[in-house]
Amino acid sequence: MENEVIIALDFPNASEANDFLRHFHGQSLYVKVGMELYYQEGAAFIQQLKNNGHQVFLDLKLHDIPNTVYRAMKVLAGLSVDMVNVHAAGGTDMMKAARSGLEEGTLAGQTRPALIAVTQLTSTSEEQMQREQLIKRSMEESVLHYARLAKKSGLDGVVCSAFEAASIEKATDTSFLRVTPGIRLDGGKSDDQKRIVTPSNARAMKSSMIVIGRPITGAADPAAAYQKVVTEWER
Ligand SMILES: O=c1ccn([C@@H]2O[C@H](COP(=O)(O)O)[C@@H](O)[C@H]2O)c(=O)[nH]1
Repeated sequence: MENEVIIALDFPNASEANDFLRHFHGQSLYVKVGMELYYQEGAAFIQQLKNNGHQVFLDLKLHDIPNTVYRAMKVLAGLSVDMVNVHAAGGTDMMKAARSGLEEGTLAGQTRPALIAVTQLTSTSEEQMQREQLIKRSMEESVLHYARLAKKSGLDGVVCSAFEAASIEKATDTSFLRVTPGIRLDGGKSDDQKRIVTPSNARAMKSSMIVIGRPITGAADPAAAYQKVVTEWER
């Protein structure tokens, strides 16, 4: 993977996303397309991003019965994106089905997209997890449990907060991805995120890739904000 800082393109349509991308003219980025933009623009926008040399994490967080996820992943594999994901809460049968679908749907001569599983959302606090999901364990135990299930199911990594990244690396291996959203520059607004970390702390805490949206997309100078994040991450 060339780029470890992933920019979340949380825009309502391609026009706004393209206005943002003009700040990075000529650069190959690693971008994340989520539900909002994908549901609005579909595969054509993914194709445009790939044609312009960007790496794409298609963040649709699939969570359904194994057969449905298998069939959906077969379709997503045909988009030749670099990474896709599911919710680990869907279970091991669902995660294995996701992987089979991706393998079968990957076009000849193309690399299978990396497949990762969301453990606990970075917008979830430990208190909320215990109260609403009735999980009477610590956040770290819950995330680690999901990471182990993902590894056992043949996935390439997980989405977690930086707080859990080191224990996941220890319980799996360095190549098992710890992709961490909830990234904020020092003193930045947390918005709806509950488990936030700066880029340099995420690196120290063993994240393998970071995902960051609003601190860059909402900045007066997005290219300068991105560069600040990359510099902190690489330090
Ligand atoms: O646990 C998760 C899983 C996914 N996300 C996504 O990452 C970005 C974060 O955006 P910010 O603006 O930097 O908060 C967003 O697209 C989420 O859907 C996450 O935050 N947490």
